[in-house]
Amino acid sequence: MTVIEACDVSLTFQTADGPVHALKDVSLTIAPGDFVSFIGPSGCGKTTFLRTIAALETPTGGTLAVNGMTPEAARKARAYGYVFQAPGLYPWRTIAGNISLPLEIMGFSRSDRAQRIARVLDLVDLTGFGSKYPWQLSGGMQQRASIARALAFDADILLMDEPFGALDEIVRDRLNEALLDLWKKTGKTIGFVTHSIPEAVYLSTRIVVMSPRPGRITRVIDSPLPRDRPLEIRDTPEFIALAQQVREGLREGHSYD
Ligand SMILES: Nc1ncnc2c1ncn2[C@@H]1O[C@H](COP(=O)(O)OP(=O)(O)OP(=O)(O)O)[C@@H](O)[C@H]1O
Repeated sequence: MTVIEACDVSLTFQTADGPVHALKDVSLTIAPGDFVSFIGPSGCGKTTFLRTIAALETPTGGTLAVNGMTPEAARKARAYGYVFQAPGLYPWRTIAGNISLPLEIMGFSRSDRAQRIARVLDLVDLTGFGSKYPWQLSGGMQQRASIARALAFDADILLMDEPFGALDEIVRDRLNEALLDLWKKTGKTIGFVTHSIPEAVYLSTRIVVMSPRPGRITRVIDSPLPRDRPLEIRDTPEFIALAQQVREGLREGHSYD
């Protein structure tokens, strides 16, 4: 059983300066409950790949299935929630109002919305903050609210495009722990874009290393770490060895040369 199956996915953008090969022959299978991180330098196609899974871009070659459907059909079936780099909350709506908006658009009843909002606020530890406005919350809390919004449909898949990139390291640590906790509680399949080696190693069951020009996968590393991961696991030899493998993978692709 696979949740996401990419087979030789390519995407070439035609630009005024000529074609840009954002993805070239990307093949990957993601199983239910996997936490898969995509890591690589700017321009290696991480965001583009996540966007093709979410049917926000259309591949120019290869095949891609999400829950056994085309990405478009999966989007219509509300197969996933998507978290963007910036929280993107509407300042004139409360936190509960922001989470409610997509549910309102989809025609969920008022009582169903209220139940869902309470459940997802609890999942991201923001119970009691529903009536606040985004500007009344810290950056980390706003990003948690945007995760809550993505969870409101209760889709089995969560796609996250570098959600914690703009946050300081202490807040990021806390959100990493909170995300692992949420993942363990819900059993969701998570696709996560990051630039950070420790973040990728700490969170993932599989780490996909990508390289640019053309954007492609250079290594897929299966993590031997247990699913229960206190932050201190980052000081263990197993963690450090895994980080080293990722770094080598990045170097192989000449990524940071
Ligand atoms: N709509 C577009 N039109 C033209 N080129 C694009 C478009 N979207 C992305 N690209 C190009 O495709 C390549 C891959 O971009 P992408 O944003 O997926 O990389 P990334 O690995 O996510 O980078 P970053 O880490 O900076 O977010 C880049 O060269 C980018 O300039």
